[in-house]
Amino acid sequence: MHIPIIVVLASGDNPVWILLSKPILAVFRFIFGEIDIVKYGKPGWESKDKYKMHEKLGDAVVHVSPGHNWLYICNPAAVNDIFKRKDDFDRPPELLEVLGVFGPNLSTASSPFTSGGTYKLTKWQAIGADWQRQRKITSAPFNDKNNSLVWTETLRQASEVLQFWKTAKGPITTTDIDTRTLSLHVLSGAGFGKSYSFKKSAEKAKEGHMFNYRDAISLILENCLLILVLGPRLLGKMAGWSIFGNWSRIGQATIDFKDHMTTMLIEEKSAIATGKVRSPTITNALIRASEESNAATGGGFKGLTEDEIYGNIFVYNFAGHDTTATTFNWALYLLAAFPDVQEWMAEEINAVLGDREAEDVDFRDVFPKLNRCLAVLYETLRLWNPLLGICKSTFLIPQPLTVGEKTIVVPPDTRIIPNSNAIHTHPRYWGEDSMSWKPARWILSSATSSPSSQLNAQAETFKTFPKGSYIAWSDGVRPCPGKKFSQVEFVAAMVSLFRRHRVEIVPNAGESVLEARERVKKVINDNVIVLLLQMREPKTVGLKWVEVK
Ligand code: HEM
Repeated sequence: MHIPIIVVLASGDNPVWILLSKPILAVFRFIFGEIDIVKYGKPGWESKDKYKMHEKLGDAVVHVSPGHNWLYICNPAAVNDIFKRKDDFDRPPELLEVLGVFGPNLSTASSPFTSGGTYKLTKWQAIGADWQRQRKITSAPFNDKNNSLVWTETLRQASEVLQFWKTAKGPITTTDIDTRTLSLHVLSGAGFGKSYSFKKSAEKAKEGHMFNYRDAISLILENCLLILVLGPRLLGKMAGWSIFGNWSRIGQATIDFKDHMTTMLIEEKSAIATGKVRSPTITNALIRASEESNAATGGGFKGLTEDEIYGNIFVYNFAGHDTTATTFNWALYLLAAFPDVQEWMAEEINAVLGDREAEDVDFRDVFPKLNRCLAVLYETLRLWNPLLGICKSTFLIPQPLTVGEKTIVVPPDTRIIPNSNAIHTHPRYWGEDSMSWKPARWILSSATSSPSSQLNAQAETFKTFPKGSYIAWSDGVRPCPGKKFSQVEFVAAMVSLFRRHRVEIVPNAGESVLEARERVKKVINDNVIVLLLQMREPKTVGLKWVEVK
């Protein structure tokens, strides 16, 4: 390829390496210091390194390992090209194959394994139709009807969380847990028609179940790694056997979750048969779209099988929960550390809502005007993205790729990483302050305002950057289907939380307010990979919510 090479000890997707890398790298570090093998071998190095590797070596750098070679790209035009050429570059199916635990789904759709072929022998392009069918049906639920539900459900949930925080005795150190509950409840309510109250954390399960829907999916998502490794079938067999301890509970959760999904399916099918219109949740719309596709084809199967419906319900929960929850967590800590940004955002919320309550407005009317709230989300994800990177592959065929002035030929079976951590922070695309968290960079204003004048939210628009330079939700042919869902959820939460309240850091004993802010910035920058990237020690920060008079 004639590009810079860095040699690493193992392929980043090797599970044995993921387990053993820490002690092995500690030995190498002890003997050789922070050499490349150590620096770039550590899982999650991308989030620390940001654009440094590319600044030193160029826009295309390859990590060579005894397993796969990983080609890192930090060039918007090249990244855009990769996203557009789905037939040439797509996600390696084996990477997310484990997500098929509850049934085939969008993320495993085009896997040659699931269609009975052998990856090495199968021509990739021939199998894309499976993904296209699932994408068409599973994206149907993501429309304004559902977004409206996301808006109202988030307002309700956020106001309950706020009430809980306001009445907390002492500093709040549970923001990470509470934002997880918030995100889970919005997903359960707007996504799957199961509405819960933040206040009443314990709600009984229906007869015959140990867990209600929320508690079952919550336990499953918390123990995802175990379920992905052992599979729900094996864990299900442990249910009811107390000798298996917590594994027995997790097994029961997988059984109950499947039961809840079956009930949803039966209820929606019966509603369709009797002509009833039900709430526009993801599940209902998914089942409807599937039934309609089948009916429309008059023979050829174009819908989803029952297993695919279960598989997709699981994968949408999996993909939509932690991503949003961890983003909320970073954003709230950042806002606490930057009170001026809270004021700036609240100014917009008040200007857009005026005398109206958020619950009384049509989300389609206000959401497009809440650019500053959206900017807080974009800017948070620019610097702290729960997903380390997006992985594509060339599969069997070498592919030409133009990176800057140069066209390289990427060999078969190469992992290709549009390096979001680097592209999102390179000063070439974001300016000299690229490493600073400044939501205002996303706003274009045509107003000639003076400090005393009222904010004219109409005069502000959302700035777009060149294609390929901002890829938090991926892009091109295979972007995140939950992009708008997460945006509406985030903006609604900001409206509910910051309309009349502000968040503050509770300083430690003897600490000044400014010192406390600096401490929190360090906590925000100290991250670790669990399932996704998240703060290592969020509980060391105490927050408090105060009403604005
Ligand atoms: C801040 C929130 C979110 C971020 C940053 C995010 C980001 C992403 C990214 C980067 C991908 C592409 C991954 C890849 O190609 O390897 C993706 C895929 C996906 N996302 Fe999201 N996402 C978010 C929220 C959501 C939500 C709320 C949902 C569902 C309600 C969702 C559902 C999905 C699904 C199903 C996929 C897989 C698509 C496929 O395989 O074709 N995401 N997301």
